[in-house]
Amino acid sequence: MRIVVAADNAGVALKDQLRDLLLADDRVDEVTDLGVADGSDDKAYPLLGLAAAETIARGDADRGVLVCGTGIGMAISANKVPGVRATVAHDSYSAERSVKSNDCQVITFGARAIGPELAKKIVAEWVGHRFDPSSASASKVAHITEYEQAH
Ligand SMILES: O=C(CO)[C@H](O)COP(=O)(O)O
Repeated sequence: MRIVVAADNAGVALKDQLRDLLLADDRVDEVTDLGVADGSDDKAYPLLGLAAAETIARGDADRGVLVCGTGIGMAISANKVPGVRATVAHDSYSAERSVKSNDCQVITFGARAIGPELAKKIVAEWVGHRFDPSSASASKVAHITEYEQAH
C-alpha cells in the first residue's frame, strides 16, 4: 500500500507522527509526505488536501492521511477531486466503515480535536481494512461515481 500524507501548520505535528508510524508499518510499501514540513509554513489546507487527493486520483498513491485543525477542511478539499472519497474519522468504527462501506481512500484528522495516541491507533487499524467490491456496499458507492462521471 502506498500512502500520501499532508497537513497544514495546524496538523503538521500529528501528520509527522502518523507518517513515522506508517513508515514503520510492514504493510505499507511507500509513504509520500507532501508537507508542510513545519509550523512556519502557512500554506492553506486546500492546497495540500487537493494535491494529496490528486496524487491518489492519478494513481501515484493508494490512500491518504490528511491532517488540519479539525480534519473537516482537508476532507472537503480531497472530496473535490473526482474519484476520491475522504472523511474525518475520529473513532475506530467510522474509520473501518469509511473503507468497508464507502471505499474511502482518504482519512482525515483534526489535530485540535483528537489526541495523537488515538489517531495512531485508528490509522494502524485503518491500514488493515479493505473494501470488498463484491459487497452490497459497492452498488451504493457506484452511484457516487456515476454522478461524478455525469457532471
Ligand atoms: O482546520 C482547518 C480547516 O478545516 C485548518 O487547520 C484551520 O483553518 P482556519 O480555522 O480557517 O484557520
